[in-house]
Amino acid sequence: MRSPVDVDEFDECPLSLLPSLDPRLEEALQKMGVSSLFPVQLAVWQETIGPGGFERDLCINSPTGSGKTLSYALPIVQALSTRKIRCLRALVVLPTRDLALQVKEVFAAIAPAVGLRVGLAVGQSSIADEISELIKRPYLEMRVPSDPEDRAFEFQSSVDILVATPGRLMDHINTTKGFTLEHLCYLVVDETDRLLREAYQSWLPMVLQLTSLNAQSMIAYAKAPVLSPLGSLTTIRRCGVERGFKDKVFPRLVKMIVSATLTQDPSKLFQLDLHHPLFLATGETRYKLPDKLESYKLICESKLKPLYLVALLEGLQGEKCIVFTSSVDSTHRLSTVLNLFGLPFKISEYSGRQPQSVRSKMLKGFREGKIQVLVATDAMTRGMDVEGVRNVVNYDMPVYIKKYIHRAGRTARAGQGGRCFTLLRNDQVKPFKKLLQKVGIDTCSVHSVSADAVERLRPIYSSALEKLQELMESRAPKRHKTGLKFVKDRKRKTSINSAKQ
Ligand SMILES: Nc1ncnc2c1ncn2[C@@H]1O[C@H](COP(=O)(O)OP(=O)(O)OP(=O)(O)O)[C@@H](O)[C@H]1O
Repeated sequence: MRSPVDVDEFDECPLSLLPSLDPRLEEALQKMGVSSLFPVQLAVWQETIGPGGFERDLCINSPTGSGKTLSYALPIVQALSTRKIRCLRALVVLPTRDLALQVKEVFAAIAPAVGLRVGLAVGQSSIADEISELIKRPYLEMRVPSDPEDRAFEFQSSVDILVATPGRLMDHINTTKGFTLEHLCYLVVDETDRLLREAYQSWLPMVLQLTSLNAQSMIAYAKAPVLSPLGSLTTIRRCGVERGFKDKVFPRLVKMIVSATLTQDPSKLFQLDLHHPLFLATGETRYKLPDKLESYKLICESKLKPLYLVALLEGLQGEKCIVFTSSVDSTHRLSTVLNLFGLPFKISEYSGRQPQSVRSKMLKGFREGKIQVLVATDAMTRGMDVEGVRNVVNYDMPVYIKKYIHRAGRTARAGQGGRCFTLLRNDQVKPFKKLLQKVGIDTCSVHSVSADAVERLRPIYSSALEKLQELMESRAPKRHKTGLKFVKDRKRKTSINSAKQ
């Protein structure tokens, strides 16, 4: 950990020059539009494929949009490409459903080329549907009674690689018959710092326990030749005695932990029980912004923020843009108000309070370019990859640099350019300067909108606020109109006042 591999020292590498790449994977990558590997992908490839590959656990810390997903997906798929029997060998855990869906797409674009199947456990469909996708019962399918001598074959995994959120993963561990992590070889914890912060029913200790040496696996080892004609279906983890492996289970569960803001705090990393971890980082500073990201500040009075935002959006002329706010409520209010301005592009909201189906619809519309401006909570912050996002706006200044990095990182991805605008009050200018210094930025340009544009918008804003008031009244539940009128009026006033802010 003290001497990290500097990803900056790697260049892009054309696929044709990549050592040991399976030609089937090369073809699949070409179909995805990938003709060369990005630096972080090459750095990880060198540590994982070839002699000594996967000997150490990897901690991958490189900027947003630098291609970390493929950096772990490609070596895992290549390493599993020679497997003979299907069982669950790789598990990728992500904090949110949309992120898991996105990562599954990356695996699904390359894994089938070498005969591997990828599953998803995120609670998008019913648990029964998910189980039928993940587990098969060969005896049931062949309509023959199961052989009691052959219990190992009663249930079989339908997938080699599983992409999961912690909640659904725990559901399967606790309740799904035949779901086992016994054969797991690779564990990826993406957005590690976020996942470690939230324990989610102790999923991590559970996964580590289920993949470590235990008495049961020793018994299974002793009995293996009798249990099944294909003894290889039982993965036996033994205790290593070689130097560096003492007291470690072998074959070892290889771990890859990944984030643009990976923690280096040993007390946090300790939970992962990493084996000789190797840190791959970019540059000298702890965190880094994408090279082609431009940061701007927009200084305005608090009560004029919506006007400045509208003037800014008008100036961006419908370029794809995400506007981040600090809460679900302000996301809803802001997108409602923006829509009342009658701007010539489509504005929608995205927040954790919306049902998954609505969120997915918004995301799809935004990806397809049917929605140009997405007002979002931090549910959209981490990892989300939407092509063509040229601008990010921080409607509320992020307090922590990690948040700034992940929000700004929705643009300037994959070597493209992008801009991040932050609306600030005068008293926020200094704290914002200090914030950016943490990522090595000393000066941040001011972006100004014309005073005329703001003046022109004032009357429209007043009528938008009136319409907002009417809207809220019409949406208020009827019983409020009679009994709780006083409380309702007070609440409404507070709410409209917050919209003004
Ligand atoms: N080798 C490559 N060639 C071309 N495009 C690539 C390559 N690798 C990744 N990409 C594209 O780059 C974009 C960013 O990749 P990815 O989502 O993996 O970034 P990330 O580093 O995980 O970002 P974040 O930290 O925000 O999660 C994606 O659209 C992906 O398709």
